[in-house]
Amino acid sequence: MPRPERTAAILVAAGRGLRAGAGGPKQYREIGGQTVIFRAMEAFCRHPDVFAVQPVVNPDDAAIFNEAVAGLRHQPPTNGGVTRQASVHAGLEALAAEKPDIVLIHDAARPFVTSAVISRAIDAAGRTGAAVPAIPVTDTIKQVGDTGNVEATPERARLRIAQTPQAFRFDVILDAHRRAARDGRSDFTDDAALAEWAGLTVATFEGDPANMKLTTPEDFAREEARLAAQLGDIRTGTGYDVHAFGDGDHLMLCGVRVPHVRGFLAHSDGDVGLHALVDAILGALADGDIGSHFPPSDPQWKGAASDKFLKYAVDRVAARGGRIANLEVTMICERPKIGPLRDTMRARIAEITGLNISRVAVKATTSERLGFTGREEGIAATASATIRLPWNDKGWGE
Ligand SMILES: Nc1ccn([C@@H]2O[C@H](COP(=O)(O)OP(=O)(O)OP(=O)(O)O)[C@@H](O)[C@H]2O)c(=O)n1
Ligand SMILES: C[C@](O)(CO)[C@H](O)COP(=O)(O)O
Repeated sequence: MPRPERTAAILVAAGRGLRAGAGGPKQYREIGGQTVIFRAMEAFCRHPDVFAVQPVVNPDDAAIFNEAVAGLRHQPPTNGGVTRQASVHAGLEALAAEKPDIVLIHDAARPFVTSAVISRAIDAAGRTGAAVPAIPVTDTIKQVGDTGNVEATPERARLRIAQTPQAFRFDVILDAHRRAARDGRSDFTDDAALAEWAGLTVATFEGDPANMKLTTPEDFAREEARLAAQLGDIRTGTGYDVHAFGDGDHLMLCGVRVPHVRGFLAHSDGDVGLHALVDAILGALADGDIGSHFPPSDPQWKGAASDKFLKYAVDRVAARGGRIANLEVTMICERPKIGPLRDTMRARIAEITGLNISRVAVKATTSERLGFTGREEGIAATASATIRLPWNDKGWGE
């Protein structure tokens, strides 16, 4: 049942990530093969009850922001300020014209937020007007003075760690932020503290220990290792394809149009390199082969561009919660010479699959003028793919 109230989300991403060390603003670094901000934003963009996602960015980051979140639907990014509080305020002002009832304010540096936490945030804001996700403290917390000596030991049972998304009625938190700015207050480390200052009662709801903020280099190292361990089931597949030459003036090879004295005889564009890669990926998934997914008897694949097939195979890996570790293809032909085209082909495969080019290899060999490739009657290609799947992968419900 859709919720009657309109919920928007603000993703604050204008920080510099100084505590995370060298390597640029932390929200644009990769964790588990995806940028931190993409992971954080995707959860809100895909949530059925969130109608608008408002990113807040540093003006210096416009280009890397667009690249990092390509494919996600969001409001035009607005510029942040020098503090997190100022950035949130900018996001609220940018959203005002959309008139949301509820707003969720989330750190782009918390990439592991789940749909369940977002749903709890929306429920809590609907019920209470102001609420934060909280998790219990497991260590004893000390309050210390300037000397480092303990001043007090707060009662642990009453302490909580506050996370984001923090959830509010939109007009109330916008008003509180405006008042804080007017009063020259810029030191609130979260929106709940600002709301408390403004006289609001802030409730808590169940947070999620996994929804941690990436702050230090150690956070990145630990979470990278955790994600890698989750994807520890490593599979390999191989593929092979052949196409004969026919009339024509070019070949499609590894997604690149290569001028040639012959063309391919094929139902699709005949791209043996991409076809071998598709079979290698499907093989690693134990998921049939290219012919079972794209039957040559089906007229819709006549003349089809083979990048579609490769993208499809990549999506099958993602749908199983997996990642491709590397792809390798070997072209077997006398001509055209592949060496000069190698890096263009690698770049094209990387573009189609979304992989870093360092994970894509293109090789070539002749068959010493032996056999059908040696007689230049056609081209063959072999490929291999290594993929990482979650340990609990069960195939397609097998
Ligand atoms: N002026 C600022 C400061 C912070 N943030 C955002 O607020 C979130 C939480 O802040 P924090 O973890 O402190 O990020 P940084 O300020 O980038 O980190 P650091 O303090 O280490 O520089 C991050 O998503 C960050 O991008 C922001 O939008 N604008
Ligand atoms: C908002 C926050 O993530 C809640 O825990 C936190 O206060 C942000 O603090 P930071 O110093 O800006 O990282």
